[in-house]
Amino acid sequence: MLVAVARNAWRIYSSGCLRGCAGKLLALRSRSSYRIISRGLSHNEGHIDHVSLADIEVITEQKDKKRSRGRAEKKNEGAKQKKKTESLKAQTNETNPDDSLTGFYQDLKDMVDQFSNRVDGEYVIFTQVGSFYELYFEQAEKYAGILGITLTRKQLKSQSIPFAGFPDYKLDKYLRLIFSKGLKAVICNQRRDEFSNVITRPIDRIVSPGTVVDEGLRDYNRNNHLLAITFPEEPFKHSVMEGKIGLAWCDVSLGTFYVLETNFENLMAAITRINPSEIVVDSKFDIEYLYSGKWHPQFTDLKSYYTTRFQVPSTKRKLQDYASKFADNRKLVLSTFDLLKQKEISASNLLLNYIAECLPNYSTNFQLPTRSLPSEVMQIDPRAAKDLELTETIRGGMRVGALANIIDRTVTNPGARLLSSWLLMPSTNIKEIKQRQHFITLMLKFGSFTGELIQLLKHTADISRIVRRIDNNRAAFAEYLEISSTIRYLDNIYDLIKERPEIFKVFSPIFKVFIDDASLHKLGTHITKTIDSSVTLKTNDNNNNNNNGPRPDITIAKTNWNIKADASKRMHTLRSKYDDCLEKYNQLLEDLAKQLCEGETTDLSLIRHLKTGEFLVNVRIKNKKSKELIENIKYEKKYHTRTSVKLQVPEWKELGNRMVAIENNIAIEEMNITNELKAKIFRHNDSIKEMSPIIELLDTTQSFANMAQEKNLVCPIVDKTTDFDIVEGRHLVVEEGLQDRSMGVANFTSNSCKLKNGEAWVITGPNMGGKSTFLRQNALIAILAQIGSFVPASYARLGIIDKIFTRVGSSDNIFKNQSTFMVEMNETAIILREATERSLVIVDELGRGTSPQEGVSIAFASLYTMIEKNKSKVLFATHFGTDLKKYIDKYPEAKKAVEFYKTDLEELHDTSIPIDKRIIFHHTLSKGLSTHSHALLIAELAGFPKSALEIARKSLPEEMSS
Ligand SMILES: Nc1ncnc2c1ncn2[C@@H]1O[C@H](COP(=O)(O)OP(=O)(O)OP(=O)(O)O)[C@@H](O)[C@H]1O
Repeated sequence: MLVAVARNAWRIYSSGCLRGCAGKLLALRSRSSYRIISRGLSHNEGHIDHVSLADIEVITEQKDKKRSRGRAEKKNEGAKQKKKTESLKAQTNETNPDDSLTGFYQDLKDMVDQFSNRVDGEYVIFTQVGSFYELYFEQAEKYAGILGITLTRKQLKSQSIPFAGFPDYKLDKYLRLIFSKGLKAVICNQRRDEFSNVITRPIDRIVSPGTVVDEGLRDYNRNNHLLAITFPEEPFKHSVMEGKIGLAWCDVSLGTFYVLETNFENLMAAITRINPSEIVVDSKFDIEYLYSGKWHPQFTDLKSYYTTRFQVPSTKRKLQDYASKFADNRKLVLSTFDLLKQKEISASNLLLNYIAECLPNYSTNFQLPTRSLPSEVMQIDPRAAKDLELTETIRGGMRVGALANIIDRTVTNPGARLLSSWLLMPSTNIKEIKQRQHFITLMLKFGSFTGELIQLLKHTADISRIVRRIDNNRAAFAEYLEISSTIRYLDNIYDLIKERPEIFKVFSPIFKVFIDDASLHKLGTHITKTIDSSVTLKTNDNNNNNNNGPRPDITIAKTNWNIKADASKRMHTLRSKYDDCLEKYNQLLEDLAKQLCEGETTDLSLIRHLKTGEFLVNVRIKNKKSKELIENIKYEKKYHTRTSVKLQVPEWKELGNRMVAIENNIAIEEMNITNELKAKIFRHNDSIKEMSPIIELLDTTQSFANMAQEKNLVCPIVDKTTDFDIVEGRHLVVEEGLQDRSMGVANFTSNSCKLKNGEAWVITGPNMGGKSTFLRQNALIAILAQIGSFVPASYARLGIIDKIFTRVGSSDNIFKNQSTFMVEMNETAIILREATERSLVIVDELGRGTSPQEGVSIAFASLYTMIEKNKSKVLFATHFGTDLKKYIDKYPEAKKAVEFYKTDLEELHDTSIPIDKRIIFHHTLSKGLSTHSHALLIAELAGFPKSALEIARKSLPEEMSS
């Protein structure tokens, strides 16, 4: 019997609850004052899975050495005395630094020391002990507070050490916390060697946002790109940005792999497109200097990315050494490598070395490196992506409320991923855009087809993800079946498109490889013939390859198998034998039941005792009569518990042994068949991968079609001109927000915009008048048009835009070390340097951060340069319209190129009406210049104190107070 204190309650565990020997009981009992938590024996029958398992092991080791009872008792006496002294020591924290650690704790200490000396990041070591993850030594002291877990001390033989821990099922939660602080986690999972029974805790993986393989942390609706960047040697020597930069990025859970050689000018735009979760650079490169913005200010934006300064190991491998990660055909891989540019090779090498260090036990096979083409996409720098809230909101970084979220009607993970990556890289290829528009038009025309298509798409699986999971032995058997069902559903979709010639003509080319691939279809049939369709979705996740858990009870009379009986000859024979046994089993149960009058007097079951492995008949005693009836049965041994009797019956012993032997053989055969199936799947990897692009494209297109219908969008005309003509344009996100607020009554005011290159619209109007909304809506319409979507307007004709620039106040906060005005100037300088006649520039107030006169002159100079030198299309919102106009009027060429528009506000004169009803915003844009910002009214609306308002009113110049 074990007595332990669990929080404030006394709990009593019987020895049967524990997996081990008496030594463990002794250890726990001797620690009865220790806090011992059980997660409930009902869930975890068979063992106590608590932090104190480490203690148990220690004590068990000691126990093994000193087996004699007498000596153990003696030791206990001594230990009691020692413990007293040590607990005193621990209380006063007077640990002798010379106290040497042994075994488990010494290994832990070494690991903590090893990682605390690293310069490339901060590592938090999570060591799995039982079903807890624990932190020790200075790590526990440093991170317990950050993680919000209790810091305590563990009393060892010679000293007490700090430690903290949490249950392993909460790992995802703590990893998220770790990432949010810019830290990394080193996961050391415990492994028990099957033969020697020795437990070790090697590093299983080093987890950071880009190397996450934990399903719970992964959003499969988005790519999780890990990006390695290699820079030119000594780039900071000159002030000019020179030299080539290598980029290599991948998604470790999906096996995608891309490369690109670029330069400093295009680096930020490339990073926005890739949208990495983590950036890796060689620790030798001075990335801090680049981030500081001292060399060139635009790189300060990089600060917002999670960055790893990777200390490339001396054992660094060459790219060729990783060839097997890409395909079995080494020749093919090496010839692909030969096509890579020098910097692409170095970046790929850095990336693969980093992955090898972080995921030593994870099989990461990639598709052959693909180069993405920068000339074919619209450039959006990270700031513009943020300002326009493409994938997340400015405030809070939420996905809800961002454009990506509003337009997403996809029903599959691959579709959602494609949509969000398109959003960050709108195409500049007119042919490509028109083709996407054509797909949408067809889907809109054949609404019932689209409806059926959506239903079929919903049944398809995220194939790339499943293949990775199979590769890493994480997939459930049901996931194998998803491959074959996806093949079936794609066949159904193909049949569906065949029914309509117009659709067939357009969509059939994307099915070509899939339909012609007979071997892929054979594979699908083979999977269905192999895996039992009744398998559950139980996955191998979160066990972290841990084979230290309770050994599973041996199932008796098993009826559910993962592999079908006909999957192999041997399996067929084994299953027939097992079925015979099952028959005998049922017969035996029936005979015994007859003898015991089961039902009336007893409950009966055939079991295998978990601890001893004996085959027993378990008879639950209901009444006196059942006790008498038991004596009718011939048994070899009898065990009594309070409520039942367990009998060793020869027939059951023999049958049970036989059943277990067959079960074992079936398990081995299942494993062999599964391995063969895995090998077959990998042989067809290329064909399997062909399915994802079909799903992606169809799903993204149906999503666009759906949104076009729901939001009343039009197909924009996209051409080679530099025109920008939008009639009755809307801002989808603001519109949706207004609909939510007004319970379904849309009251967004649409506005038109017509610009050519070298022209600008200056927008003035009251605060809250809708200036920023108008500016952003036009940029968003351009982006939507170039990703191939329809747009929120009644008409749109757009010349292809190469770059979108934004200068909006809201991103000021990402620059930690620069003043507001410095930030404004940096951003404007980039625009003036890089904008072209195909660019769209959005400026929401410029020159506010300095004296009004100088501010306006800078605003004018910027605007003038943008239209006259850069020849871009400019939308410029300002509260200093009157002053700006004075400057513009001085320059005839500027006067010709700039139009003034305004929004308005009306104030009802009845002051008895509450302020929010008294102010009416007219968001319709009209030609002209607004001279009044109505700032005081807005302040009143915001709840400004009356007295302060009065002061403000009195201090206004006379001409403004009317
Ligand atoms: N076209 C519109 N139709 C309906 N409501 C609109 C429209 N434009 C803006 N709004 C509403 O007005 C709010 C304020 O708009 P916005 O931020 O664009 O104003 P602003 O003129 O830029 O203000 P400020 O000068 O204070 O920055 C929006 O959040 C939205 O609720």
